[in-house]
Amino acid sequence: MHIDLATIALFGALQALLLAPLLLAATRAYAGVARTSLRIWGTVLLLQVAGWVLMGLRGQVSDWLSIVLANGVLMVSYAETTRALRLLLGAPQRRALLLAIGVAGWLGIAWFGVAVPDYRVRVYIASLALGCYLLLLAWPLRHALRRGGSTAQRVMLLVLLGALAGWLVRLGGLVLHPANAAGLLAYSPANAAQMIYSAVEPVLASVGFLLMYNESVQTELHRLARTDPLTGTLNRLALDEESLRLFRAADRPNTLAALVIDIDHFKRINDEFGHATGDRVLATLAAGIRRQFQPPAVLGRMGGEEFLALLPGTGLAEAMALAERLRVAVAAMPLVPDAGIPGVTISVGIAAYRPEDTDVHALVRRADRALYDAKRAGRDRVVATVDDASPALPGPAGRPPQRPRPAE
Ligand SMILES: Nc1nc2c(ncn2[C@@H]2O[C@H](COP(=O)(O)OP(=O)(O)OP(=O)(O)O)[C@@H](O)[C@H]2O)c(=O)[nH]1
Repeated sequence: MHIDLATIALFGALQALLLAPLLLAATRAYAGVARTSLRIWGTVLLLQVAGWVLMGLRGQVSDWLSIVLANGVLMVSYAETTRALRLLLGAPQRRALLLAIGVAGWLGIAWFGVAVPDYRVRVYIASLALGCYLLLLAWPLRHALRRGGSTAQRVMLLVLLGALAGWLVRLGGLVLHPANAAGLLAYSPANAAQMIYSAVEPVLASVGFLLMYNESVQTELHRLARTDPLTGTLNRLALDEESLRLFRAADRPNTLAALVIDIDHFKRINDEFGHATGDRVLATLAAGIRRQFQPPAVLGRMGGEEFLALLPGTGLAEAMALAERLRVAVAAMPLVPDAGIPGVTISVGIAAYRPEDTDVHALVRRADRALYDAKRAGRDRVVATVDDASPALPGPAGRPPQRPRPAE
């Protein structure tokens, strides 16, 4: 059977041409990183159409068009493919590096295309550039797969491995049979294998890409549905879910501590500086508090200017030390200097898990009562609900230590 490679190349180009407008039209639906990557992918398909058509016209148009321009366009498409996928994988884009690889590859191909024509060297240079792009994709993909990965990422990995195998076959064919170096469109089993894969690759890679794209949109929607937009902490819904999860895992003392954190006299800030400035103070403060609670700790907004932090694997003493550090850090935090905010303080109520706690609400209620005590005792302090046997709690500088509230 004789396979006409130029016809296959044009078939691949036609598929990409049909897919590109569909993907570009779909970019209107979403915002953010997913939209950017989808736009890049649609554009990449169009670039590949242009590149492959120009290559397919080899011998009918000048080498400047069918080699220099075609490879330039394809290099840009490979760099942009890498960028789009890195975006979806949450990796830095590395545009300068991607560009540098593309330019270096293209200059080499152009030189061995028109100045010192040598098809084999051109294939080696293109392979090197593609290898670099594949590495730049494999790296973040490997990280994602190590963290568990997803079906979409595995599909994309298979597509990339297919592309790599195609290139290796072609490269191997050239090394083993240098006499076949008559060009990509000249028939040889290796060229045919690579060309067939290249023709179906736009569809395969786009399916893989769309699966990853869909996953990234779902992840983003899930994140948004669980995040309080003003403070960036968990919202009430997510906080309830996480509290239940952590409470189920707590089975003995020192396995869970709850901190209810409340800004002191926040109403005054709103009254004096306006609600919008109050929002800025709340957001800045929340960012500072978030820094103190890294996973597996959980931080969420209970409502208004009140936050709940749950610390798994933490006992009362450790939780109090952490809360005290937080209190001191907040008091020293520059908030919204341009609005002349004098700085704020927080009060923190703490409770630690007890086996007799029937649910997480019992634990949080005790922390909330401790917060009430902290407010009554003058604010700007950390108070815990503990057994009478527990040590006295530290108070803020210049104030006497707080007596713990007895357990109910
Ligand atoms: N700017 C802003 N203010 C909020 C938000 N949510 C709640 N507040 C305000 O937070 C204030 C809470 O007031 P209070 O419950 O009296 O508490 P406080 O003034 O902080 O006093 P203490 O807690 O007793 O120290 C009210 O003025 C609410 O309007 C918000 O999202 N943005």
